[in-house]
Amino acid sequence: MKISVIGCGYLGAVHAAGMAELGHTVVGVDIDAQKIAALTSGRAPFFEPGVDGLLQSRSDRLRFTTDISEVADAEVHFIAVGTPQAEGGAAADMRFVDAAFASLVPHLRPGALVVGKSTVPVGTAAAIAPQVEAAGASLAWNPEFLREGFAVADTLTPDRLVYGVRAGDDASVALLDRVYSTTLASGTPRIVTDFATAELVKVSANAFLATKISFINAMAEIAEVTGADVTTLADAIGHDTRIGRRFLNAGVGFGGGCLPKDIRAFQARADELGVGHALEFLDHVDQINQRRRARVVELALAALDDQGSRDATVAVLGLAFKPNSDDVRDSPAVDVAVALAREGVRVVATDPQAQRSAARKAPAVTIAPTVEEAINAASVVLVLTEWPEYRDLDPAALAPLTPARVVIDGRNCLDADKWRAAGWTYRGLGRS
Ligand SMILES: NC(=O)C1=CN([C@@H]2O[C@H](COP(=O)(O)OP(=O)(O)OC[C@H]3O[C@@H](n4cnc5c(N)ncnc54)[C@H](O)[C@@H]3O)[C@@H](O)[C@H]2O)C=CC1
Ligand SMILES: O=C(O)[C@H]1O[C@H](OP(=O)(O)OP(=O)(O)OC[C@H]2O[C@@H](n3ccc(=O)[nH]c3=O)[C@H](O)[C@@H]2O)[C@H](O)[C@@H](O)[C@@H]1O
Repeated sequence: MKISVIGCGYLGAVHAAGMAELGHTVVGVDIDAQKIAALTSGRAPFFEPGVDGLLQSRSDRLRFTTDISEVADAEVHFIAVGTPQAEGGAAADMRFVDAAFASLVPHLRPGALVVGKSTVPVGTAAAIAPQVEAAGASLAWNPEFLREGFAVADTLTPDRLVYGVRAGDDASVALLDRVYSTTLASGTPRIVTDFATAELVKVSANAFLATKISFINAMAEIAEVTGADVTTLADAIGHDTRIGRRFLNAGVGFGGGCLPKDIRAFQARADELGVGHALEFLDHVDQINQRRRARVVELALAALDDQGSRDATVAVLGLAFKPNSDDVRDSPAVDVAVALAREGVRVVATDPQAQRSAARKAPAVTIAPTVEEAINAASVVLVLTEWPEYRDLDPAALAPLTPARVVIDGRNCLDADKWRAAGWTYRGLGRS
């Protein structure tokens, strides 16, 4: 099948490559000429394991362009443009979605299917459908659940597929089934529903995940004043299969281009719909999350005060919002580093992949190419992204680099006993 993907960022580029891997002929469109040039040369403009391999191995049926008219012969068009938090507000900024539809509609051929993938406020598809239908085409909403760092696997073998369509629009369902025939053949569950439910499935899934993380971080706050250990608590409650252990890792909290902005946009939309009270709890979820960042800053400053001076260096290991990504959008690590720099502390940070993106975002932070250079002579070491290489650090080998030997484990990812045995003062979050 001929497919187009409009918007080739973290989601769209992986989706385009994934669709080519599933056997389709794909054209990816973006307004950013630099991204298109990188993708055309077989390189994703961001770090995501496995994507470059797909871009290169499927180049025979995958191309990228800035010219929207090149999508005209596609049967199915995916919309994957950004829906960031609007500046100065909580709602989603829908300008990119509106512009993408406006540029696509004149090129639609009758019978084509436009499929929204972007995460949008409930009600968006119903509002947009008439302009698509006026061109003799149909609209479906097929939200995406991929995780950065696992984007390729999540695209090729998702946990589920959700199709939001007009009541009785069997033709669109059949087209989507053809798009995902390989995925469906491997037994992936598929839910066919209306536009509103499909849109809500996406934001409620992210709201649930954010709530789960903030729940355990709230327990961490309690653990901190009671001497309890939140990690043991998470293990213990996680054994209950109704609760589950996943997404119960307490630490500096959630960040990224999705969970934070999605819970805020969801609340803003509920307000518009006159049911803001239903999602008031998400405000607390957000506040708990923000408090964890402030807590790490507080712990770092307290550790400096213990050593008698704030005229010192803090080393930050990890800048990406999660491992296996170079994404620093709303990254807790970057936020903490910037907050410390604002307090007059010299912050030297490193990350295996996010050094460049973080340097652009946080010029007040000095970027070091290696862990050793970041830690050298630092009074406090913060671990803020649980990269495997940081989990596996040898505390004994690092100890001579820093006379103070204080480590604050913002992701509870280090082996506390091993660090203490090597002479470090270890401090986790929510751990005695
Ligand atoms: N990043 C992720 O892991 C996931 C993202 N999503 C959702 O997918 C959407 C996209 O997110 P990301 O890929 O992370 O954003 P992104 O910012 O990385 O990519 C968006 C892309 O759209 C392009 N664009 C903007 N206007 C355009 C237009 N009129 N025509 C063509 N291209 C245009 C931008 O240049 C950019 O490359 C958002 O709604 C997000 O919430 C959903 C699931 C996972
Ligand atoms: O809508 C989206 O864009 C995506 O948002 C999240 O995916 P992602 O942002 O890639 O990353 P997650 O693995 O969800 O992690 C989000 C944040 O929560 C943090 N986290 C995660 C798990 C945990 O136990 N504790 C915790 O603090 C991570 O460090 C990270 O900062 C969802 O997991 C995806 O299903 C969704 O498609």
